[in-house]
Amino acid sequence: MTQADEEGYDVVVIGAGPTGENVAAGTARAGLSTALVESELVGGECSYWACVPSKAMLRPAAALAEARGVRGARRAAGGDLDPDAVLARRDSFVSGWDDRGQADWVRSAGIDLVRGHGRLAGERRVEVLRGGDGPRTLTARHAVVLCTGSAAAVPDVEGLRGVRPWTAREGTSAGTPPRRLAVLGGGPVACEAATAWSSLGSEVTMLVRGTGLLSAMEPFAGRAVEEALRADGVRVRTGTAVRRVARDAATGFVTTELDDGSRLETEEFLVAAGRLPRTGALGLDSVGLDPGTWLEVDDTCLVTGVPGGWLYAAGDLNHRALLTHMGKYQARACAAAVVRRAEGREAGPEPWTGWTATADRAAVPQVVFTRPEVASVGLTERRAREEGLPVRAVDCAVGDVAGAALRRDDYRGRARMVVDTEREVVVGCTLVGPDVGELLHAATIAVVGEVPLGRLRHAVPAFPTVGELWLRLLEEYGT
Ligand SMILES: Cc1cc2nc3c(=O)[nH]c(=O)nc-3n(C[C@H](O)[C@H](O)[C@H](O)COP(=O)(O)OP(=O)(O)OC[C@H]3O[C@@H](n4cnc5c(N)ncnc54)[C@H](O)[C@@H]3O)c2cc1C
Ligand SMILES: NC(=O)c1ccc[n+]([C@@H]2O[C@H](COP(=O)([O-])OP(=O)(O)OC[C@H]3O[C@@H](n4cnc5c(N)ncnc54)[C@H](O)[C@@H]3O)[C@@H](O)[C@H]2O)c1
Repeated sequence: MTQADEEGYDVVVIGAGPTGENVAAGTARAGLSTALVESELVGGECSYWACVPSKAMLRPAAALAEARGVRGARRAAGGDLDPDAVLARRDSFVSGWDDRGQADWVRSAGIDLVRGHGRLAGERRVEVLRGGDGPRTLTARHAVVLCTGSAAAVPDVEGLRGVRPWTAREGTSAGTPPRRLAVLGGGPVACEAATAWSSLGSEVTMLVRGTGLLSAMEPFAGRAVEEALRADGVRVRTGTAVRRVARDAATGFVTTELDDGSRLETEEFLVAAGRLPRTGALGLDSVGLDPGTWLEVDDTCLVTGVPGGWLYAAGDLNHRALLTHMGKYQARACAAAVVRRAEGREAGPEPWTGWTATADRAAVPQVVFTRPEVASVGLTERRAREEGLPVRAVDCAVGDVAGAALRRDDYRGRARMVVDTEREVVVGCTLVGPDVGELLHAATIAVVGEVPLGRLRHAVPAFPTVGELWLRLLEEYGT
């Protein structure tokens, strides 16, 4: 291929998940010519095999539980979930795994969509492999932005790969609930999958190597989710390791042998043991980086260790916060940095600017859509202490708040606010209870805004809403 065959753009983005789409939209909106390279479906993991289908699968059981928790409505909500209808509704949210709608949106945003596998081919050059068609080479005047996301990690357990385990992909796209399902892991993917599939009739056994679920969060969150899963009939086996796994050729069943010698037989085995970066076949070696590693970036998402200031990485693959909303936040910062630098303006690392993803380090909000939901932002009490902050944690029972009791007769929940006692600001908050995800943004604003507690007491929650939990927390702290 000669130089003349190369197509020049201002910006080339590889990976059209939520992060890549938002980077490309930001640079195109600013008038920079932008190519967006995608090898599978435009919209990425989030739209087709992660956030969207999993939440679509979880919502019907949550709606039913809500109605059943209210006397007067309970009898009307006495029927069973309809698994076929639940899965059909999920399928409509993923458009039957057809990305034409999102691809049309990309084009309408003035972005050139290039289908194929993108990989770096030296400085500012991206080669796109396109199956039967010949490769295309794209060059970038200002920036190449890598947004290729992550894929499920499959641990090195004897026999595991051979049983063709489900990963989150199958766990969010399977068409029929397996009668019995083993789930390896105790993080958000495992907890949400166990909640969803058990609500659809699967007999679920969770295999957790740690002492509890959701171990990155406040301990009471994992305990509440575990208790609820058990009450729903899920078997939660903590402190366990899988010795080997095998699928019987005749029955098709998977036998799992645990370290205590016990065995488990299931139709399917879901691996939810974390993620790996999709950087293995990305040509990183052509620019002096190690293939298959997470990419280290600064707060503008510029990859460290690559001279010339042209290579960026945003979203899951920089391992800062593996969440869609944080990938999109990084995308906005990254696009702004690229645009400023293209215009010859400074885009320094100072915090809280439009081109720095400062919240990655200070205030990452997350909602785990189990029943009860778990919502958190900022630091847990333990993390805050590990970071040497002088903190005090105060708790309240959310069910005691009038708005919660009115909302559901069976409302049970707990909230924790972690306060930096020197600055008297909230550095972390965790909420557990039905629908608490909708309450999280107030906490995020308190943490990001570093609102002094003395001022926070003037933020009056409306009566009778669940948001009155803030009054209880502030009273408990003694402001
Ligand atoms: C089951 C599950 C549920 C989740 N639920 C939530 C949730 O409720 N909320 C939340 O915030 N987060 C959730 N997450 C996390 C969320 O899915 C990710 O953080 C998010 O998808 C990351 O976005 P991304 O754009 O960085 O990567 P991705 O969404 O993974 O997109 C990357 C894109 O790059 C493409 N690509 C990869 N390599 C190449 C290449 N060489 N050339 C061209 N294209 C390439 C891929 O095909 C893909 O389309 C969940 C994750 C899982 C597994
Ligand atoms: N609602 C949400 O926000 C949501 C939902 C799902 C996923 N996600 C994000 O997606 C990412 C992936 O989630 P995840 O739950 O897969 O990862 P995770 O890293 O949060 O949890 C992985 C779990 O697997 C276990 N594990 C790891 N290796 C193991 C091994 N060899 N043997 C046994 N157990 C092992 C860990 O102990 C842990 O319990 C996370 O960053 C998560 O935040 C978010």
